[in-house]
Amino acid sequence: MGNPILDIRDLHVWYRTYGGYSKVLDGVNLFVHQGEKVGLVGEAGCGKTTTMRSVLRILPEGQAHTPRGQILYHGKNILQMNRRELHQVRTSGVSMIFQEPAAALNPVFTVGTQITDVIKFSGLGKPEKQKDNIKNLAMQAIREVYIADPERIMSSYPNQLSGGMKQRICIAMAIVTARELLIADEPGTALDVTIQDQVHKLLRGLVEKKGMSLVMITHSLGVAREMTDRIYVMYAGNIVEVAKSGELFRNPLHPYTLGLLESVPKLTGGGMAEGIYGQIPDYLRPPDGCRFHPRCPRAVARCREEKPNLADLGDGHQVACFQV
Ligand SMILES: Nc1ncnc2c1ncn2[C@@H]1O[C@H](COP(=O)(O)OP(=O)(O)OP(=O)(O)O)[C@@H](O)[C@H]1O
Ligand code: NI
Repeated sequence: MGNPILDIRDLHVWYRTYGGYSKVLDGVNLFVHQGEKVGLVGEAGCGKTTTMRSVLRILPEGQAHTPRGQILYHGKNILQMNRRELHQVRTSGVSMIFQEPAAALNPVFTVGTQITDVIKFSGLGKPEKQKDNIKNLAMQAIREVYIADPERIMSSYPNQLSGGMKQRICIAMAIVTARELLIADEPGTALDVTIQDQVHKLLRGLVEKKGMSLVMITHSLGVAREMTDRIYVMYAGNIVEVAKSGELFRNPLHPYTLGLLESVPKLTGGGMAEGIYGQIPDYLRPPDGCRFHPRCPRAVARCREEKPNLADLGDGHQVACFQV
């Protein structure tokens, strides 16, 4: 299958806080192959955004600390890249769509200005090439996200657009220059379910059409199954299970994955089935051993003392649990 384009190895990220270091990521391993669609799933606060922001090195400067780990992009460690190399990754390698489209768009500039800026910044529309060329690229990107009348949209300000429209513009901005890998951080969670579903379908279609790779961050296993080929389940800064999407649903093994599946809203019966009790640990003083043990129905003495590593069960299915 060749080497992965992105290979995150043993990534540790801590945040400096008043109470000391908040040890959020605790040895994350995650890779993405060319053209592969990968899901990163887990409940709020488990470290999904922290992991993927690390890839673009856009964690808050001065607050985030990376004591250990590597993020290999085509074999080169992003954490050690110089400005020029990083610029290259950000403008032609990897792009990210954020959870909140309103925050990603600047209210004082028109949509057209913002999209053409992305093109200019990437170096794709060189100044010596005419303005028309850049404008055409921008219009084409807007058409690709199925917005009719791109001329009008180009001259609109973000606050003149609906939430769904803004999210589409964010997608257009993320794909307007050719990229290899798109990171989508719960796009559409701020939108109502029907619109969210449309945004997801649009995103998947574009990624497939362009042969891009995708990392889809979501708290929903259901969304991950619809959107991705392979799913990483994350708990409290650790990957606890990885499998092909179908396999994960046929044969979920980690107690946390089982809990997540139980808390998927059931269509019949209404409401949520009982999920997992308790909450994500305090990252200032995370539990010893397996970070999930305080909430785990199967925990035994060993789980409180020793940290389980991901063990391979064949065909890429991996689980970090002594009880499996
Ligand atoms: N700048 C920061 N300083 C201190 N702690 C932070 C900072 N940013 C994030 N955290 C903490 O790191 C942990 C992981 O946050 P992160 O946003 O990566 O989780 P997430 O899985 O993306 O959650 P969500 O589903 O809510 O988006 C949380 O406990 C969060 O409070
Ligand atoms: Ni997040």
